[in-house]
Amino acid sequence: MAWHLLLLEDEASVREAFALRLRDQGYVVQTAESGEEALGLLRSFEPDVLVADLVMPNLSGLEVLARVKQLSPALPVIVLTARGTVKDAVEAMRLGAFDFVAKSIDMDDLLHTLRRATEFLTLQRQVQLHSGQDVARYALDRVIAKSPVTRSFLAQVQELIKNDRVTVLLQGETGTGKQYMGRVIHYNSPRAGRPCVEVDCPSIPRDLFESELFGHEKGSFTGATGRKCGLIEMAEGGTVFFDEIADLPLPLQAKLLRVLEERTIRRVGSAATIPIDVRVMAATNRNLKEAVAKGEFREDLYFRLNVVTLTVPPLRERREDIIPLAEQFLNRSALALKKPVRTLGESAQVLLQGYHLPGNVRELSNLIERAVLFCAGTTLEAANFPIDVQAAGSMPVAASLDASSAEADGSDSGDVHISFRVGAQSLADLEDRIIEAVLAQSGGNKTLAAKQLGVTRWMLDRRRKPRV
Ligand SMILES: Nc1ncnc2c1ncn2[C@@H]1O[C@H](COP(=O)(O)OP(=O)(O)OP(=O)(O)O)[C@@H](O)[C@H]1O
Repeated sequence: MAWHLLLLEDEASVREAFALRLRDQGYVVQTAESGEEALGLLRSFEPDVLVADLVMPNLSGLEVLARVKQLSPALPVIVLTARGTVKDAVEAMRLGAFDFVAKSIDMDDLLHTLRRATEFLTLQRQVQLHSGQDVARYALDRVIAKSPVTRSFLAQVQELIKNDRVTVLLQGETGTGKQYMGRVIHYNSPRAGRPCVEVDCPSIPRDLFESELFGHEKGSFTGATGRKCGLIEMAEGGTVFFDEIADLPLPLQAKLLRVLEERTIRRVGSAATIPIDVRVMAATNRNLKEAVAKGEFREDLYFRLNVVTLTVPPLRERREDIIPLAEQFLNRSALALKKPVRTLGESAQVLLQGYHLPGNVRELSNLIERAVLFCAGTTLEAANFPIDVQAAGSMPVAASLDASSAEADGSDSGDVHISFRVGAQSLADLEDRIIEAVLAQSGGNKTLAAKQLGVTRWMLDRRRKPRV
């Protein structure tokens, strides 16, 4: 794809020489000799990048930049100058220029900056494309909210969707869906068409954190071979979501606080501040108040983040959501794994309702995926779930057992009652369920279960491996 440039330069000889070289490099170039002409052309020729000379009669490059940022805020503008001062450069960056480049005959700096601008646009378009799909995926009416607890949680979410500048702190146990809810807020808000950049605080190397977040100037540290745009800048107009914010190193906490207070960023190695318009969300499963008390988290940042705190409730407090969520995960997994599983059987429903799900929604999703993988029929039953889950659940699995008879005669044997749905289940399903039920009866003791089933331990293990 050829990138379209609008080159604004008042000196005819420079304009023609630059246009020629840029066309040689594969750019589609439209030229303008004055700011007025460039602003007029922007309406018909929609460039990907505007390259504007700084010093011109009538409208200066900075004045054009200021107007362009009102008309097309997303258009990257590169300001060119032969004799610009630091003051001009700072002003250009403050007005939202993509970069400020010295004019030179070889045009190396300009070509390098154009490459960065087009890389940035490619990335931005990928993010937007991605967000186009996510708007449907995270639509508010697709969020499962059968329980009153989730419904009142969603009422708070709706307020935050409307107020898209408010900083949000999402708290909750692991796997409750903090990140998921963050995306729901972003993709239903007026910011939905702009990027949602997620920063996984524990996984970014400490020494790179600052430049990842704020970007850097060429040569600002060893290895900074070019100028780099930071994650916060990439989210312009959208949302930055800090996952596991408690892991943000203390010196960066101070810098993030400044971003929240001043709504500007400064790239590493640069004196210029760049205005930013992003909503900040942060998530944690730690108690930030305790982290503040231990001196591990800045109190001022905690107060800044804590404008609105949402606590995503654990699944055990919204049990009505378990089955609809499980059904959603079943359909998703069956599709992804190309399995014919269609229904969540009665026994599986009872098991999931009785299981405490310490890992919350993530655990439920993983359990369903595993069970779908191991299910040979079209209905997911309790016996398809791991034995420890069956043991931890309330245990009225499809195969209920008559423990009283075993107790009465003092033997280690008992009856196992299995229901068999003709046409919906296979002999293999039946065998699986007998094995799982006997294992459950033996408290997970495989040697005892193998003895009761009349097979060797090795055969039992082999039989329990997935037949996929
Ligand atoms: N209401 C929901 N509907 C559908 N899927 C959900 C829902 N809530 C969470 N999930 C899914 O559950 C998984 C865990 O959610 P998420 O990663 O948001 O949890 P988290 O609270 O951020 O976890 P952690 O603290 O461990 O990072 C994800 O796959 C997510 O898509």
